[in-house]
Amino acid sequence: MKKILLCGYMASGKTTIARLLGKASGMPVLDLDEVIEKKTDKSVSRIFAEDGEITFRRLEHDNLKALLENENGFILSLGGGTPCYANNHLFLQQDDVISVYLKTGIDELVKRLRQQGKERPLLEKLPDDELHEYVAKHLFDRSYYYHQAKHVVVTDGRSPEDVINQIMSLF
Ligand SMILES: Nc1ncnc2c1ncn2[C@@H]1O[C@H](COP(=O)(O)OP(=O)(O)OP(=O)(O)O)[C@@H](O)[C@H]1O
Ligand SMILES: O=C(O)C1=C[C@@H](O)[C@@H](O)[C@H](O)C1
Ligand SMILES: [Mg+2]
Repeated sequence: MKKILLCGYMASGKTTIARLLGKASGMPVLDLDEVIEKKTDKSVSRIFAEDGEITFRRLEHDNLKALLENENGFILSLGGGTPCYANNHLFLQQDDVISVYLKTGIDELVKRLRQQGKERPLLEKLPDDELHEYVAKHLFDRSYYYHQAKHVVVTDGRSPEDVINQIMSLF
């Protein structure tokens, strides 16, 4: 059974697309941030604040590894940084994995991040006028890891339905 991993920057659409793919395919949907929150009974923001980012990155790696070893047939939205730490990008290349990078441009990401205003530990202390520059640099740093996914699907200027139809054609 397939293991579908969705990666991409914060607000690229991982959670939205995973849920829609789950509805369309009937496969179970998991979100790595939520898996970690349930396991630790803490929000991601609290883990960052109380235990530090390194503890979060270790939890991220261990939980992803365990899911890939023990579960079968799922759609998993990764955290925004997951492929960029602890050699997690190698999981994207595993034989039993269909990995997709939801590629979204800087302007569109900044627009969605401003609209959503969700709790995001990496962005919370950032003044709004520095957001564009931060995302541009961060995406540049992370791009290598996101591109280790087997498939790249652009989301800019497209509806979520359009994006899921393209992903469904991959499996
Ligand atoms: N083509 C598209 N594909 C996916 N999302 C889209 C698209 N167009 C617009 N959106 C919007 O972009 C937002 C993406 O947010 P979502 O929470 O799914 O991203 P995420 O990658 O899971 O971010 P996070 O870092 O918070 O986990 C949603 O509000 C969604 O409606
Ligand atoms: O981009 C990131 O590094 C993060 C994205 C979120 O999904 C969370 O995993 C956490 O806030 C870190
Ligand atoms: Mg998400």
